[in-house]
Amino acid sequence: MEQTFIMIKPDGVQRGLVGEIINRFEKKGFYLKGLKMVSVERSFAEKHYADLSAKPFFAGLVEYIISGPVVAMVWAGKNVVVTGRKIIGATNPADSAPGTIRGDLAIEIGRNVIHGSDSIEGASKEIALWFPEGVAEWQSNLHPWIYE
Ligand SMILES: Nc1ncnc2c1ncn2[C@@H]1O[C@H](COP(=O)(O)OP(=O)(O)OP(=O)(O)O)[C@@H](O)[C@H]1O
Repeated sequence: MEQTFIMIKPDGVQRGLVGEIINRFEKKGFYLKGLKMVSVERSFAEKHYADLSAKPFFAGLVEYIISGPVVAMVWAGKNVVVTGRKIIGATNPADSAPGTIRGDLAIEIGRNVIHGSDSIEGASKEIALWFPEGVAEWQSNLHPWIYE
């Protein structure tokens, strides 16, 4: 089953949004396969955001991600990468639709609460980076009530 990497950023943790965010993915029908709270080193944050290293906001982004603990998760389900991005909303909360996490819970692009992988390939790279120990293999007993 398709998997994605979701991270609640330090602002989401500090603001007490962890339960609210997990609830949205759980209620949708996705399965939680990995979960941990971590404070990442600068070099790790730079690796995670390596694709953005040439951007003018890169240094600020790295400072933001290492400013406190984050909640790293792996979620599984049909189309979870694309649907996860829809649940999260547009990168800039000013453009995120109401009903999305960023649309409902954030104001500024540099404090946008959550990260989600942007492709299946990106997800597998990020899952390998964040969960080298692997994730839990399980399937909910509710599976036949969620999938035809
Ligand atoms: N112009 C900007 N100014 C400040 N921070 C920015 C800007 N653009 C992006 N960011 C930060 O960098 C992160 C990664 O940017 P990217 O373009 O990959 O967006 P995204 O894929 O929606 O976000 P994420 O990778 O966090 O899910 C954004 O979530 C945001 O926190």
